[in-house]
Amino acid sequence: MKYRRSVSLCVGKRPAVLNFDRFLRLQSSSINANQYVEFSETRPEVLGIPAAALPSYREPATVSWRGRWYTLQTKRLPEETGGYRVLICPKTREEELRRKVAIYEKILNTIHEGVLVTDPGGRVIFYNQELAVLEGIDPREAIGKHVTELYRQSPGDSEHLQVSQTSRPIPESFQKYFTQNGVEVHSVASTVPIIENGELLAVYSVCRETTHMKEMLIRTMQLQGMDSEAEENPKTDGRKVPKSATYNFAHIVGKSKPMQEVVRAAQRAMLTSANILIYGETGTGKELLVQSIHNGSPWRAQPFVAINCAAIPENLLETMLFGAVKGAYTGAVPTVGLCEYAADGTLYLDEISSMSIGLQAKLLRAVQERSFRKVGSVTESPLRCRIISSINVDPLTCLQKHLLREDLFYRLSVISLYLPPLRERTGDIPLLIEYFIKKHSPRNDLKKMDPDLARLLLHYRWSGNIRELENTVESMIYLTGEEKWLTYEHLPAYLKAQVGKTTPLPAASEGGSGPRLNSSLLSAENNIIVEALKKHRGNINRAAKELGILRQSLQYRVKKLGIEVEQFRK
Ligand SMILES: Nc1ncnc2c1ncn2[C@@H]1O[C@H](COP(=O)(O)OP(=O)(O)OP(=O)(O)O)[C@@H](O)[C@H]1O
Repeated sequence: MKYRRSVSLCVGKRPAVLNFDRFLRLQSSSINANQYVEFSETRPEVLGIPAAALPSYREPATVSWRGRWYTLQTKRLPEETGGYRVLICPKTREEELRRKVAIYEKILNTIHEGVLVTDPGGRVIFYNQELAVLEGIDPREAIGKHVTELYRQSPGDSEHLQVSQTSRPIPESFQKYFTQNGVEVHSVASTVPIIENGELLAVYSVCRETTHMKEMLIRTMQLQGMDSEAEENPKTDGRKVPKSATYNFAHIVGKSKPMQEVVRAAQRAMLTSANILIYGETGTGKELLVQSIHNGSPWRAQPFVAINCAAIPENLLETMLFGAVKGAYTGAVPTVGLCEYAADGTLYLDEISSMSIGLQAKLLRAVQERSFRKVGSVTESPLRCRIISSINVDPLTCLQKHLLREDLFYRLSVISLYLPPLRERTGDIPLLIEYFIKKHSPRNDLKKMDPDLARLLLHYRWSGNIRELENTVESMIYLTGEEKWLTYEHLPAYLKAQVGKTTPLPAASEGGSGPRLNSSLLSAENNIIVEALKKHRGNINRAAKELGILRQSLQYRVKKLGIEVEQFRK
């Protein structure tokens, strides 16, 4: 069939493609046989281009249209006829398939999952770049090999061969295996058959590497005082008892009413096996309380396992919590989860609201059913531990912002405890300071805190709560060196500014309510400092020198007494 019509060719970077595309859009269906379109050089107004430019488009071009590929070639017609002919040649099926395969291969080679395709007999027909990086094998070397040869495994261990035989997919299974080059690989893979008209064409698997996740898991568990692989750590009952809780109620300092109340409630809760939810801002002593509950409970000899849900990536957290079963590849090992380690003891889930909603659903199921499923397993394991969880965002906000599933919240908070922030129990601050000074002072050199400073610290808003207070005391002790007294000078720099800003100065705030000796001393101090400042016209350095104290110390006292230095500079 021959088309004789003028089509406009445009001069541009890809003229042939643009032209052909425009032409093809006029067609109602794909073009199945070679055909051509001619146009006349004598009608440049139709062409819309300088005809003299046309010969340069004789190079064949390949274009696609409606899922098919065509070659386009421009040919000059004899002089007397004038004009040009564009030949349109559909590519053969084979050529088309080759192109399609090249495209799919390109895509599969750029994704971040390893892809392996085998024929029904188990020979590798595709092996992508990601897998090559993961396993250290050149794809050219892998293609054509049998999976058992590639992975040094027996036929019974190969998921690809299993799927070939059963035609049933194996979803998400954990694997640890060795490549022919001896590279150890940990991954999660799904293996799927490709069936057309009842005939098995191929089997493919898509895998994600978990080697580093596995290392993290092992390291984290080692930090907890246990190893992740029961096989490698035989104990009579197949589980190693992890590091135990070290604190008990005797370690909790605090005589304030709210603190006494929470301790009393916790001591009642410790005798039950009910799940407990603790709410408290960061550093308020949640873990200390949880450990005390565990150590006071009838299950104190059993494991105590704690995990911070915010610190662990989601897919790793699931494995850490529930464990994983042996994969079907050679050498695959089971991973024991924290739920199993904590059996008969306490599992502490810190910052539970950071857990993904998906994983919360699995945890809810475990708590409700009192059983859980290891990753990749189809069987249930019993959940035999008490769960104590904590949040540092208030429960209402957690629920409103959907950080915590409501149904899980109710399951976990059979008993709920609230640890008030330090600003709501300032009465505990002097006790805590004393406690931390004792805890961190060098042996035979018990430090003391300047009472004025202690009073200033009472009014500071401790956003890091007790942890911040403890760190402050510890760092001050370090800075005192040989000195006995912890003073304003030893405060961390960020606190010096803050304490001055947020604290009502004792001289102003306490007025005459303090002991008389104290107020007389303050007024004497005030007079001496004012005199020195007057003499040196508000120059802090010189005044401090005259008084025989450090500049920072004078600044602190000036601030404490509310002295306006500027007035002396005029
Ligand atoms: N009442 C207390 N008496 C003595 N020390 C305390 C008290 N509360 C907390 N601490 C100490 O303060 C530090 C922080 O406590 P802890 O880790 O229990 O807080 P947390 O609320 O669990 O913190 P986070 O929210 O960051 O997990 C610890 O060193 C702990 O020993």
